[in-house]
Amino acid sequence: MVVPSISPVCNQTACRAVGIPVVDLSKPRADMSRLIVEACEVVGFFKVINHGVSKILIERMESIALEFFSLPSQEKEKAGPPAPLGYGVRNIGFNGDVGELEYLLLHANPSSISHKAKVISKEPSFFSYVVNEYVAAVRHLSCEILDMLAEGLKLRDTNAFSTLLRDFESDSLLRINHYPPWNKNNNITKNGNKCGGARIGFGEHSDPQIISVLRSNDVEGLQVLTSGPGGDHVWAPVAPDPDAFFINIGDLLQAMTNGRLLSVRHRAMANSYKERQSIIFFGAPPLHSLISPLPDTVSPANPCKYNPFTWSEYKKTMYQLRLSHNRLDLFRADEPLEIKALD
Ligand SMILES: C=C1C[C@]23C[C@@]1(O)CC[C@H]2[C@@]12CC[C@H](O)[C@@](C)(C(=O)O1)[C@H]2[C@@H]3C(=O)O
Ligand SMILES: O=C(O)CCC(=O)C(=O)O
Ligand SMILES: [Fe+2]
Repeated sequence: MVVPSISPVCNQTACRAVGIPVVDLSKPRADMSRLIVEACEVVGFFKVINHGVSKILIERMESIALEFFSLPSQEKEKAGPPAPLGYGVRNIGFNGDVGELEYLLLHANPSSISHKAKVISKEPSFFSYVVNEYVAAVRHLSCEILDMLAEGLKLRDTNAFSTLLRDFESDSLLRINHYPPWNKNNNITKNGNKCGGARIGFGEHSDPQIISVLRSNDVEGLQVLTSGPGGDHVWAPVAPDPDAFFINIGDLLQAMTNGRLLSVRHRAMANSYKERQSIIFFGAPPLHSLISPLPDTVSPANPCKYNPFTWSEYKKTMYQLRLSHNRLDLFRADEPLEIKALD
């Protein structure tokens, strides 16, 4: 079931089409568990098809997001500045990162969504109904995947990860990114090659949470960092598929599995002539949750790689850092946390 998806080849040395694992959620559970573990160990990223999330719901979510971005700036700004939640243009985080995009960052909790809907939408009931339904569907999908992952890893508690996302106090987020089309007056090539340029939409980073579930329109842009045959790192463009979800492992899951699963570095380019829209659910634990490698993942041969930390402590650290920072390294058991890394 892991089949290579061939993406258009990038015209850059460090950018090469590679096979992205595909997991078909209509297949037998044991097979899926095995494939999910393999994908998360090797790439930290995979695509799911036959996911069961309603097409109508996805289309509604897509269109209310597009509608939001088509509003005049002063209307969008009613969502508040991204501090960290709200509406942002170009600026990402608090430490000088910029990208060619605008975005809306929401807490995934239903009451927070309903509250935001009242200030940013002319039809707040419909807005909160759709967004809450969408969040419920992708949270459920995330939990299913996390349970299969725990089964594949042979953990004693197969709900160890999903419990954190199902918790009433889960700190999960929903992010909607809108990348404007490449300005035709600034053509990079005449042959229509859309990968020739390097307009960064959302710079290189790993996602800090447990799991991320991304869905985009049919416009390319997402790239994941993979290891090439010689151990070199190459950016692999991910062919867009509006009917699928793309899953990536976050830093917390890398820590909880003692480094066995990979929190993949990724980025989004904004080189297309068409506008790109992506919607990402970031599944996170409650703020007070203590994160540390699960006992099942630690052994004398594989000693504990990370010091325990709460999600709240991790967030505090990450907000002091640039987007591209490898923040999980600060919590490695073999290296004391050094504030110089915050430079
Ligand atoms: C520069 C930053 C933006 C970010 C917080 C951070 O300080 C470092 C992590 C960034 C990131 C990446 C994944 C998600 O898009 C995000 C919402 C998250 O949780 O971590 C963003 C943060 C953000 O945009 O606020
Ligand atoms: O918009 C995309 O395709 C990726 C964005 C992303 O990685 C993020 O928002 O964390
Ligand atoms: Fe990301």
